[in-house]
Order: sequence, then C-alpha cells, then structure tokens
Amino acid sequence: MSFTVIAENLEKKFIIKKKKLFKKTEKKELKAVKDISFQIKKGEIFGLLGPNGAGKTTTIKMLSGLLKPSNGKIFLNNIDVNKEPLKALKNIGTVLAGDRSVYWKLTARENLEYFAALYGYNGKEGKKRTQYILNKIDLEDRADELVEKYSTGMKQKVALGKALIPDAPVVLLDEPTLGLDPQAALNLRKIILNLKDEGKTILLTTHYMEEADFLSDRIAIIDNGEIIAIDTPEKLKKSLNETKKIKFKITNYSKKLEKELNQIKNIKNLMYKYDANEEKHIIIIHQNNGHEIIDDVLNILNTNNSKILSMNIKETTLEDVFLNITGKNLKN
Ligand SMILES: Nc1ncnc2c1ncn2[C@@H]1O[C@H](COP(=O)(O)OP(=O)(O)OP(=O)(O)O)[C@@H](O)[C@H]1O
Repeated sequence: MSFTVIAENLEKKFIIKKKKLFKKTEKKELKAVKDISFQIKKGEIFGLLGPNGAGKTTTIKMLSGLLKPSNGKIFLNNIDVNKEPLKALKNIGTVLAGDRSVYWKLTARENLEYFAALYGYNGKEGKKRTQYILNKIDLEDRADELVEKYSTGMKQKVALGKALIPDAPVVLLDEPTLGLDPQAALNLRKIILNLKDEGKTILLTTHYMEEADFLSDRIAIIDNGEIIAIDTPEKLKKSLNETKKIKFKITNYSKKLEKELNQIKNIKNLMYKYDANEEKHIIIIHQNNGHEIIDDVLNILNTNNSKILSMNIKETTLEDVFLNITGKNLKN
C-alpha cells in the first residue's frame, strides 16, 4: 500500500511564558501534539476531528512546513520533509482557518493570476490556470469584484483557489467551513468532494462531526493532542453498537426522577436538557446492548407524574463515539 501522507510519532511542544506579579516569568511546557501517527492513502479524504484546542491546527501546520515538529517524521509522496523540505512541500497546497493571505483590494481573478505568476505560470498560462481554478471553485460569475466585497464563503473559496494553483497532489484544509452559513458550507463541501474525484489526497480538520462524517473516507478523532480513535466513520459508529440512544420528551423532571432513572440496571449514560422554546424536558438515554429499558423508564416516569410527549430512537453519531471515549461532548 502506498501512502501519500505519512505522519510518524509526531510531537509538538510549545514553551508558554506566564507573567506573575512581582515574580519572575514562569516557563511551562505545553504538549499540543503528543506522539501521533497516521497514514493517508492516495485519493482519500482524511478527517481530523476534535474539539477546540485538540491540536488539529498544530498538526496541519507541521504537515505544511509552517511549524517544525519537536519529534517525529513526515513523508509527503515518500519524501522526508525533514531531509528535503522544498521538494516534499511542493506536494501540498494548504488553506489555514480564517486564511487572510489573499489581497482584499484585488479581485479574485487578479489574486489568482498574481499567485499563478508566483508559481511560474506566466502570461497566457497564468490566465488559463486562473480561469480553470475559478471554474473549480465556482466563482467565475463574481471573479472580477474586489475580494473585500465578498462574503466569508467567497473569501474562503479564493483562499482555496490559491492553494490549488500549484496543482499539488495533497490539499490540507484547516476548518474549511468555519464561520460559513449552511449553504456556503454545503457549496464548499461539494467542491472538496470534486477535488477527491480528481484524485487529490485531502486532509481536513474540523470540529463539526457532521462535516467529518459526510466528507471523510477515514477519520482520526483527536483530543488533548492524542489520536483516540481512527477508522472509517461507519466503523467508528458501529464500534458503539453496544448502546442504543433513546430520546424522550417529557412533561416533568426532577432530581428524584433523574436518580431513579440512573438506578435502572442497563442504562449506560443519561443526559438531560431543557428545551426552553418548546418548554419541554428532554432526556437522552444510552441503553446497553440487548437490554430493553423502555418498560422501566415508563414505570418510573409514571410514578413521578411525568408524561411522555414523544420518544425516538436516535442513530449513533460521531459525537456519541467521542462522548463514549472521552466522557465529554465534542462541542464543549
Ligand atoms: N504558537 C503557540 N504557542 C503556544 N501554544 C500554542 C501555540 N499554538 C497552539 N498552541 C496551543 O496548542 C494547543 C492546540 O492548539 P491547536 O490550535 O492546534 O488546536 P485545534 O485543535 O486546532 O483547536 P482550534 O480549532 O481551537 O484552533 C492549544 O492548547 C493551543 O493553545
């Protein structure tokens, strides 16, 4: 099996300086990325999914040569980044989260023609390459307006267009849909899928589990600088087969009710929230495999004068996978 991207035992330490009143500045070491390894196959979309501060951006910055790893190795198209950085880094195009590297006082076309020239596409070649990219990022109609007038989604497209100019086989995308409205996010996801169809190898980071699930062939879930699970979205979700998630909307809720529900033998996990819009109490119960708990729940609700308004059994999501491994929510 040949891999286009290989990360071996990558580690990144930062030295944090803390100023203390009347005391010397304290230095502390922070391990943002701790000994992570993964391989990405040619033509694969590989998602790095994790909460804020998990180490996703730091990983992408190491892969793109913007940060030097404290330890570990990176191979891009079998070239060791440490040994031959210039040759290796020719294989990637990177878009960092909130990319500000395009010129807002130029149009998208002017920006792309400028970057095309930097990559050695001159005159007609540059114009041709720009036109090709504008088509790819679906921005032809508005290509001759100033970037400063664009929406966040359009600016993100220009940043992606810039990363595509050199036609590198690997594209690194850090939080590509961050801050975009749902329609713009959907458009960008379609563009990313088209890139995969063209044979590009893509690594994207995201903290949106739906995005990781929708786009990725394989996902590495990262938390606290460590990869805690790595597989296809389907297999990650299947690995949770032992629990079924049942959501109840109910009329009354109390600490006594919660305590009694938690005493049901085969409840693995119980979450409660109040829906202020609908003025309803919601409980979500993870039930251990093969042990029906619905009868027990109904009895307890009954004795606590709480009526069921609705009930549904929920599909497992990557959020559940994350919760199951770490005991916390991905969104927090
Ligand atoms: N240059 C730096 N100096 C010191 N600490 C840093 C630096 N860059 C990142 N960190 C720290 O490393 C950890 C990982 O940050 P990173 O940006 O990689 O996370 P992330 O998963 O991309 O999250 P987010 O989506 O919030 O950016 C955080 O604790 C962050 O504060």
